[in-house]
Amino acid sequence: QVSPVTMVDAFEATNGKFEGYRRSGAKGVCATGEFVGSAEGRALSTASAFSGRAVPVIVRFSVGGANPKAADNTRSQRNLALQFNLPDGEIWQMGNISAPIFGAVTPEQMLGRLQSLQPDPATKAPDPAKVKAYVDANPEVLLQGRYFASQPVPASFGSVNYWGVHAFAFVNAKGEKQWGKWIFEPVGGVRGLSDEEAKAKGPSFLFDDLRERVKAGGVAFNFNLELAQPGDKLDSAIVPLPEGRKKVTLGSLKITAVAPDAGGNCVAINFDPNRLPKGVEPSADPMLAARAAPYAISLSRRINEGAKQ
Ligand code: HEM
Repeated sequence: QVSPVTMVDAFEATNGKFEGYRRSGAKGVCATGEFVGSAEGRALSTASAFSGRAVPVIVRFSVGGANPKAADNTRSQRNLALQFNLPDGEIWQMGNISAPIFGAVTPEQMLGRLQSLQPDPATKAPDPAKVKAYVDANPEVLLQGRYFASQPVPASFGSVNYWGVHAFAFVNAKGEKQWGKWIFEPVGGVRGLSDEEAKAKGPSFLFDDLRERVKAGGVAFNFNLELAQPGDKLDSAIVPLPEGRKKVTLGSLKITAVAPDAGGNCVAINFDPNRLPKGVEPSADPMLAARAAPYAISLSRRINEGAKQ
């Protein structure tokens, strides 16, 4: 069991502490959207998100990491965090990433990796021997980085896939349970930049780009669910479902407006993926439950510091 305070302290010690910002996904922008569920969604789950009526969604796009000035023309993580404001005050939150897998299997492994990367006070850089020893003993922590290195720089926030990473169960009116892993896939298709194009964009192009695309009405995602079959691994954030699993579209999310600055409705939200609606249930993935407390701690620290976004 990792103490959530120890975890957030390790984020700060290793990734840097930027007062007022999220300890992860710091460089972000708030937006609004509208979700309309499909008949397939209704068949799988009683969640009111799939009723077919438009549901307002608070959206936050961000770049991975703790640095609010991180370059966004690099091969790194993009995030799509959502809060569905459902009827009767019910809320569904999630934080999806631009990789099918996470960088650790358990919170203990994540903490160990962060500690191995902590800068040595003397050199201000991680100790290469420590980093190597940890990776040798925990080779899974390299998988996500390899995935990002294999992908081009996303051409926009609206042209990359975002995975939920954990498995969730969808429960219908008959009480039938379908396990699956979800992906938000851009309706306009996935598009990456060549290395030259990425360089020419400069280190901060994604937010203005998003505003232009949303104004032109061009940013939308299909909320797709890959359906698990009996025997599929459902408790690991680093093992995707086997290739070729049937995929159904639960509905579509259209981005309708982008906030003029980084603040707005998103400031007080921590997009905790354990906050689920009736009709959707969590898996036993240890990384899922381990997100709740650190997100709350990060939220309270940044609010106390005078959060602007
Ligand atoms: C124990 C494991 C994890 C810890 C300790 C952790 C920690 C954090 C923290 C502290 C925040 C900022 C919360 C805030 O201030 O509002 C955050 C944001 C985020 N995390 Fe994690 N995280 C973990 C696992 C994951 C996993 C497995 C994913 C993959 C889906 C993920 C995706 C995200 C996303 C997308 C955001 C940004 C949300 C936003 O825009 O606010 N995290 N994480």
